[in-house]
Amino acid sequence: MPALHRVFLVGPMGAGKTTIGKYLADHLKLQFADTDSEIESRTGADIPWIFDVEGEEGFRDREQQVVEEMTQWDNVVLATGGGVVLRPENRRALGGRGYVIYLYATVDEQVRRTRRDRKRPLLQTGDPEETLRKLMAIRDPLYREIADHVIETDGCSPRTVAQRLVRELST
Ligand SMILES: Nc1ncnc2c1ncn2[C@@H]1O[C@H](COP(=O)(O)OP(=O)(O)OP(=O)(O)O)[C@@H](O)[C@H]1O
Ligand SMILES: O=C(O)C1=C[C@@H](O)[C@@H](O)[C@H](O)C1
Ligand SMILES: [Mg+2]
Repeated sequence: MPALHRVFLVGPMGAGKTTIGKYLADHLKLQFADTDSEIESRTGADIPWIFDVEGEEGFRDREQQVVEEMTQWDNVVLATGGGVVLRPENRRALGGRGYVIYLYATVDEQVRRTRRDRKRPLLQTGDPEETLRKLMAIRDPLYREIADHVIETDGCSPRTVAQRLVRELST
């Protein structure tokens, strides 16, 4: 098993980075942290507000700042935002400083898992399925570029994915 004291979870919206990350941190006896929550607590506002007021680029600037810092934290499972791989600076920080796990989900499954939620600004206009498909076309190769391990999550509960991950990482 690789020395897992810094685990970074990447993948699209609805992959389960936040949900699975908490279970995985418990299993590995590490702290759990999340770039999206850190951005919200530092800004004192939620993500839809940041997108409204500062635009996506404003959000990406904030994201880059927290990624630069949080990828240097130790003993942590770090869940990231779905768009974290867009900036090369973030890909370098994630790929170079820890063990990167790509949580993969099909677009159909991403649609099902994000349907009821209003907290993802990119899915609040237009057709969410089409948006998620376009985002995956651009981002899937970027997730894979930095991933040390890829796990498929369709058809498995978050708890089961975390258990499978622990098993797969220890073989
Ligand atoms: N393996 C799974 N099976 C079923 N539902 C899941 C699974 N993983 C996550 N979910 C559900 O999908 C929703 C989105 O999960 P979560 O917020 O963890 O995704 P995320 O990858 O952190 O997305 P974001 O990039 O938007 O932060 C939640 O309601 C969660 O309970
Ligand atoms: O996929 C994305 O670009 C995003 C995913 C979320 O985690 C948040 O970081 C935000 O809603 C943007
Ligand atoms: Mg999340």
